[in-house]
Amino acid sequence: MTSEPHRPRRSVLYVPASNDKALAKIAALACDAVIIDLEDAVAPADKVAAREKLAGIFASRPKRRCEMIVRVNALSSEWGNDDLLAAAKFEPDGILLSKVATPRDILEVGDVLDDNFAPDSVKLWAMIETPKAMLNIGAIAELGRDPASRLNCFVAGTNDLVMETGILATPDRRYLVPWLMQMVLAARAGGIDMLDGVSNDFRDPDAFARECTEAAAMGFDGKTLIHPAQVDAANHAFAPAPEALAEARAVKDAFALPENAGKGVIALDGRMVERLHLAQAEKLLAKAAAIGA
Ligand SMILES: CC(C)(COP(=O)(O)OP(=O)(O)OC[C@H]1O[C@@H](n2cnc3c(N)ncnc32)[C@H](O)[C@@H]1OP(=O)(O)O)[C@@H](O)C(=O)NCCC(=O)NCCSC(=O)C[C@H](O)C(=O)O
Ligand SMILES: [Mg+2]
Repeated sequence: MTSEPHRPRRSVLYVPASNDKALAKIAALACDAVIIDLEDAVAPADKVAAREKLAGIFASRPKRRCEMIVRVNALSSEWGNDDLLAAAKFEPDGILLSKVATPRDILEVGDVLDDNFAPDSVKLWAMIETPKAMLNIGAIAELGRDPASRLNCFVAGTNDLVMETGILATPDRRYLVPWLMQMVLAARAGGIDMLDGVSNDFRDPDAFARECTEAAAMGFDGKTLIHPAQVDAANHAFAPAPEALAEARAVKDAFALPENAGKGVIALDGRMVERLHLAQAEKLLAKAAAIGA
C-alpha cells in the first residue's frame, strides 16, 4: 500500500501515552505526525492506564494536519492484543507495530483488524528494530505492494538494533548506516515511507541537525523524534531546499517549451536532463506544495 502521495512525514514525535504534560503539548507543536507510545516509553505498571487514555487523546486530536499513530506493545506480550483492538477503535492514521520480525507478524495483525474493522481503515506501520527484521526486510517490505496488507510505513528502531546486535553507537552511526540504507532500499521496493530512528541526545542541537541532514541525504522521508526541541530541525532538513526547488522549476519549464515537446532528453545549462528528471522535479514540487499547504 503506497503512502498517500506527498503527505509530509518530516517530523514524527513519540509522545508517551502515560505523560499528561507531554500529551497536552501536541496541539501546539509543528510536527507532521505524533506516535502515541504504549510500548517502551510506558512502564509495565502503567501500561493498562496508558491504554485507557487513548479515548481522551483522540477526543482532543489537533485541528491542524497532524497524523496520529499509536505504537502498540509486541503482539507476543501480555498487552499487545488489547492495545491493538483498543487503538484501532479510534481510527488512528496508523498503528505502529513494535519488534516486527517476519511478514507473518504484519499479516496476522491484518487478519485481526480485518475481522473487526473495515479493510480501508487503519494502516500499519512497522518498527524495524530486530536482527530478524533486518534479515527479512525485503519480504516484509514487499507487503507494501498489496493494499490488503495495510502496510504503509517503516520506522527504524536504532536503539533496539544497537542493543540486540552489540554494535557500538557512535555519533556518525557508522555501524548502523549499512542497515539504515538497506531499510531505505527495501521501503522503496515496497512503495512505503521510511522514517529514521531517534536521536537520544536531545540537548545537542548541532549533532541533531547533522544527523537529520545526513538522514535526508540517505533517502529517509523523515525522522522520529523524542523531544519538541527536535521538531524544527527535522522539518527544515526533510523539506526540499530552495536551490533544489529552483532547479526543479527550471527542469519543468524547460520541458514545457514547445521545442522540447516530445523530446526524451534535453540539455539544460550544460547538463543532460531526461524525463525521469522531470518526474523527479514534479515530485519535489508536489512535496513542497504539500508542506506549504
Ligand atoms: C526524553 C524525555 C524523558 C525528557 O523529558 P523532560 O526532561 O521532561 O524534558 P524537558 O523538561 O526538556 O521538556 C520540556 C517540555 O516539553 C515536554 N515534552 C518533553 N518531551 C515531549 C514529547 N516527547 N512530546 C511532547 N512534549 C514533550 C515536557 O513535558 C515539558 O513540558 P512542560 O513541563 O509543560 O514545559 C522526554 O522528552 C520524553 O519522554 N520523550 C519521549 C520518550 C519516548 O517516547 N521514548 C520512546 C520512543 S523512542 C524508541 O523507543 C525508539 C525505538 O523503539 C528504538 O528502538 O530505537
Ligand atoms: Mg525499540
